[in-house]
Formats: sequence, C-alpha cells, structure tokens
Amino acid sequence: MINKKIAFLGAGSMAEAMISGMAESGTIAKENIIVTNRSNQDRLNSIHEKYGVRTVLKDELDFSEVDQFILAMKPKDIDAVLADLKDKIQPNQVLVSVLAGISTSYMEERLNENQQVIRVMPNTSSMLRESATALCPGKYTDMEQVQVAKELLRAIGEVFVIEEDKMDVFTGIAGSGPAYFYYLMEHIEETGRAEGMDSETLREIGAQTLLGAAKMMLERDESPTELRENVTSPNGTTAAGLDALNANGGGRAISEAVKGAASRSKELSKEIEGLLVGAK
Ligand SMILES: NC(=O)C1=CN([C@@H]2O[C@H](COP(=O)(O)OP(=O)(O)OC[C@H]3O[C@@H](n4cnc5c(N)ncnc54)[C@H](O)[C@@H]3O)[C@@H](O)[C@H]2O)C=CC1
Ligand SMILES: O=C(O)[C@@H]1CCC=N1
Repeated sequence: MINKKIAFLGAGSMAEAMISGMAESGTIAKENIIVTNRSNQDRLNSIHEKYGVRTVLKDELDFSEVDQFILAMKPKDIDAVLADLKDKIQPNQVLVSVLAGISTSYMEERLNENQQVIRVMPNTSSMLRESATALCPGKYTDMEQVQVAKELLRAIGEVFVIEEDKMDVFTGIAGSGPAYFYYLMEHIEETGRAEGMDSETLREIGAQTLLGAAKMMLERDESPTELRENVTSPNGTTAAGLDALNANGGGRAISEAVKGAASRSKELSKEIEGLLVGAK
C-alpha cells in the first residue's frame, strides 16, 4: 500500500472514475484520498458516500498534508488553478495533471522554479481499473515521485511511460478511445434492434465480442491482421462484412477519429496559450 496523501482538484467524471478505481484497489487508503471542488458540496457528499474518501471544498484543503495533487478540471481552468497553486505548493509536492493538451512545460513556466509536475492521460475505464494510462514527467520531477505516481495509476489499469511528444496521439487513441468503441456498439445495437433483437441481449453479445477480441490481442502472439484473417473464411460472412466496412470508409474513419482527437489535443494547448485566434 502507498503511504502518501493525494488530493484531487476537480471532482468531475474523470476524477470520479479514478477515485472509484483507486478506492477499490487497496493501493492507497481511502482516508489518504482527498477530493475537492470549487463549490458543489452536494457532489462532494455524493463522492464521499459512494467511495468513502475524504472530501472538502478547495478553499478548506490543508495543502501541507498532501504529497501529490491531481488536477482534474477542464483545460480552460488551468491558468486560474496554477495562479492559485503557485504560492501554496511546496518543492517536495508534485502536481499531476490529467488535462488534455496541457504540457508539462506550460505548467512549469507558471509555477515556482523547478516545480515537480507529471502529465497523465487516463481514460474513464479507470472506474473498473482497466484504464490505459500514459504518464510523462516534467523536467524537475524526481524519479521516486514518478514511481509513486506510476504505482498509484497502476491501481486504475495499465500505465505507459511515454515521451511527451506522443501525448497527443495517445490521447487520440486511449483517452478518447473508449468513446469510439461505445460508438461502434451503439451502431451494432441499433442494427441488431432493427432485426428484432432486444437491447439488453445485444449489449451482452456486443460487449462479450469486444472483450474476447481485446483478450485475444493481449494474450495471443498474432497481430491484429493475423487475428482478423483467422476470422475471415474465403467468400464467407466476415469477408462480406469487411468488404462493406471498406466500401464505406471504415478504416479511414477510424484513422481520422484518432487524428482528429490528437489534433484537438494539440489545438487545446494552442488555445490555452492564446496562440489561436478565437480562443475560448
Ligand atoms: N472524461 C474523460 O474521459 C477524460 C478527461 N480527461 C481530462 O480530465 C479533465 C476533467 O474532465 P471531466 O471530468 O470530463 O470534466 P468535468 O467538467 O466533469 O469536471 C471538472 C470538475 O473540475 C471542477 N473545477 C473547476 N475548476 C476547479 C478548481 N479551480 N478547483 C477545483 N475544482 C475545479 C469543476 O467544478 C468540475 O467538477 C479534463 O481536463 C479532461 O481533459 C482526461 C482523460 C479522459
Ligand atoms: O474529450 C476530452 O477532451 C477528454 C480528454 C480525453 C477524453 N476526454
């Protein structure tokens, strides 16, 4: 068990997914997880009741007791948060950000010299401890603190330490990725319903198919291409399905989804840095 205290700044859906996974994992004691937001006490009460973690409004947080802060607000709120944190956070404390598009250097430049920061990209499967999470440390972050963050994040799934210049594409693949699979399922369910099947059964069938394919990719040595070929009998049903996918731009649509999300991640950084006209 990790004997550190962490504080979430922001208690929205991503924070809740992480809190839920961490609270269940036994990696960190629930009383060492503190959750804050600006003003929504009802939301904090609900998180406390569901997960047994400590909750306080942000202005009531005792900063001195926290080892790692986890920033989990929207990217547009980052400047206000960093300005507020600058003189409160101590050199031995670490700022871990899950914000899409916010670079480690952006945070470092707005905090005191040599501040330890870590950029992370989880996904909402954190809730079931099945996230694919990326991590990259800033320039001044101790390896020991990186290890602590890694161990904590392992409580919510698999952790990949990557170069920061890969963070945008990682966001496009894994941060946003669950949404693509849900979208796929929405269409599968819709098609099955049109053929008279009920939604509940379809959900189970679709999810089990996805889970089986995911496990095949993780546990077998074959590449996705080989696995696909094994399903595809000559002149059979899969070949017909794949032909329809190709004819309708299925492969291209998937690539474009990843590229679109990655490019939005880049764009978010520019908007925040005020380099883009019409920034919000
Ligand atoms: N939702 C997702 O699947 C993922 C989200 N992220 C990142 O997580 C962040 C949060 O996203 P969501 O949870 O979806 O947003 P959300 O809107 O559900 O939650 C944001 C929360 O932050 C709070 N907040 C804003 N300013 C604050 C401050 N100064 N101090 C404390 N709390 C503050 C808001 O009241 C709100 O509760 C975003 O930056 C996003 O890029 C990263 C990976 C996946
Ligand atoms: O949609 C977003 O911007 C966030 C970041 C990755 C997933 N959700």
